[in-house]
Amino acid sequence: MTLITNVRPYGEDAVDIRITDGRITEIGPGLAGDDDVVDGGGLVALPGLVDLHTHLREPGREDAETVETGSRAAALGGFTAVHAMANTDPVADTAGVVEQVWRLGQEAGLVDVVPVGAVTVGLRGERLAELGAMADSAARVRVFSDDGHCVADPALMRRALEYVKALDGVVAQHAEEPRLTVGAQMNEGDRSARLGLAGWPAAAEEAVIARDVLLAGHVGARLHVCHVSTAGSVDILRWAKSRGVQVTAEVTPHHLLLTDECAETYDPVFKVNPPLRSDADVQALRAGLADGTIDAVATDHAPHAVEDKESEWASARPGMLGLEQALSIVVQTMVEPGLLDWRGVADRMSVRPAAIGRLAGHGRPLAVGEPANLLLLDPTHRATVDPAALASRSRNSPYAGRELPGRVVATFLRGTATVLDGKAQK
Ligand SMILES: NC(=O)N[C@@H](CC(=O)O)C(=O)O
Repeated sequence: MTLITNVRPYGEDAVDIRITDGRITEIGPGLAGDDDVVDGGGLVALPGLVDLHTHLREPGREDAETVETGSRAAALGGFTAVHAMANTDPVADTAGVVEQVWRLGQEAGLVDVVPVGAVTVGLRGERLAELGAMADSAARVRVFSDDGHCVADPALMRRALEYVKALDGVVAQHAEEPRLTVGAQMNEGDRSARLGLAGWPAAAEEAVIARDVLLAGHVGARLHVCHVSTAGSVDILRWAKSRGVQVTAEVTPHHLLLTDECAETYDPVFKVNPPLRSDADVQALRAGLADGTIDAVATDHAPHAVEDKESEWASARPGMLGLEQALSIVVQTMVEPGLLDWRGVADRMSVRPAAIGRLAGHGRPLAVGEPANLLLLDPTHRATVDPAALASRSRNSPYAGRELPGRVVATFLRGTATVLDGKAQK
């Protein structure tokens, strides 16, 4: 048995939490007993975070990340479950590959690794992958995504929605009309013109979201929109939700904080898909997350090897690290300005992502009888991000040198500490 003393669930009154056999068995002030005691030191306790969008790169690019190193980064960020994106090599488009990723996650034992299955064979957007076989596999896939690529063909997207409906699954769409983003390098606007970098127009994202909410409404299936990045996308989602479409959406930490001004440096660490947008977009994304139009924060943690990232802007791969700083960014952009309270953070980073992924045992309240998946946060601690100190195998953090608030002091996965004193336990 473990006793965590003096913690503040959701930032509220201090209590002790007893954990027995992986579950919370008692919550209250002044608990006693001969348990292993963890001094909570008045920290904020939140349910373990759930990421809907993590690139773990295994199989295929173990030089950039592995299931184990990515799991460690996730645990240090306060996560107890992460969805592993399908754009690996080979692509996770069969029961065999998703079971391999799932098994590697179990072996690492730091977070629950939940594989995402590809929508189409090889992410090629031509024919549907074995969605049913992946759903029925040991990996129990419920989220299907060609992320990195858009399911651009509307007839294929419609069929994917019909299939996932029968599986109680969801299509997580990377909304990017490919004909509008050929060669695109950054947000399209005055700045891209001035910097001489080809533009990625907001309309390329918004057109696909508009199309897909109509398709999802027509089919009566669940649609999830990955990494929403524009104010117009938030408006379309708000309209679709008001009409009862079963659509959910995520925003990344980097789109909540950074703008396309970062491209002025020509430092490819700021190159990402979809691109960093304008300040007005950032404000609309924060407002959309605050009012629930955007359901979840998802990291889009995209580790890249040095040779893929440290080149001139146009030839660098898009993507940035996210797992280890996600909660800090949400503290800075949402909690400190008063846009979300701690229950709101738990909702957007744990409850709703778990519900979207149909994940049992995660996203549960901190309450007696629930699985002991939780994190302890020091919200006032401030530290400067040093990429060399990250657990990820890659170094492409856009937050390098930035001082950020919030330190994850401990993470517990079914009652076992995966992080203590800010250090991974394996
Ligand atoms: N989000 C990114 O910038 N990169 C993603 C894939 C992608 O969406 O291009 C990656 O896998 O690296």
